[in-house]
Amino acid sequence: MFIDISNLKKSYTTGVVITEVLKGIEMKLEKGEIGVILGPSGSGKSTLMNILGGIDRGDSGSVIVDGVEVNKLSDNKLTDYRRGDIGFVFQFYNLVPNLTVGENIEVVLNISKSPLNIDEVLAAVEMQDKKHRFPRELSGGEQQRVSIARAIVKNPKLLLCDEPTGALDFLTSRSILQLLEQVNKKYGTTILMITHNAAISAMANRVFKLRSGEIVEEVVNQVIVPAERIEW
Ligand SMILES: Nc1ncnc2c1ncn2[C@@H]1O[C@H](COP(=O)(O)OP(=O)(O)OP(=O)(O)O)[C@@H](O)[C@H]1O
Repeated sequence: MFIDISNLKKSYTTGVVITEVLKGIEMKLEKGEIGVILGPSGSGKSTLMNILGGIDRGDSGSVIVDGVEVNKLSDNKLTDYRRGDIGFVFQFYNLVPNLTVGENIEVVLNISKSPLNIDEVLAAVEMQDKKHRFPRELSGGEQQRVSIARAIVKNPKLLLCDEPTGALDFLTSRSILQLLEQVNKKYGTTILMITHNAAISAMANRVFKLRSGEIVEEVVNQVIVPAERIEW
């Protein structure tokens, strides 16, 4: 099992108030699969993803990714894991404004274990003609393509996407979902995606429904709908 999370708990303490955000999460995903986490605002989706990506740590339980117990790594090893093994895509792209498309992708290469070729990745996201443009000269959908290129040039084991289409219109969203599907097929990258949009779950192998820090339902899709046929 590529991702194997067992009894993961996490609380935040603010002053004297303790909020239990994850209450014993169980989650499994095979290598090369697409997983979708669905859940209302505040249900713990980003917290779960941050722990999986090595941005945050769980309080107890185990988080195993590709045989590595992430929760038990030293700080240095956790940083290596986050930089080397994980690609992140966020709702608001997070590109560096004064770097070109090519440079935004290049900055990641130094910290990668086995990077892919920039031009190959730019072609994969259909942005090869815009390599010398700045982020402000691109549409939202194009900026998201660049942020996906930046995430995959690292050749990550796991691509974590937090509301990747949250800021985009329907058609642009669908083209971004198609791109994620192509990345999954072409590079065999395991993808875990957070969304509010239940329609997107049709393209996933497994869907995890999160409510108040618990997985209340897991659906294994027998039929996977290609992103180009998803509508909302
Ligand atoms: N650093 C923190 N300190 C204190 N509380 C936090 C912290 N991070 C998250 N929380 C709380 O944990 C809960 C879950 O937050 P989280 O961001 O994981 O939810 P989410 O499902 O991703 O929500 P959204 O869809 O709105 O992004 C929320 O109640 C939030 O206020």
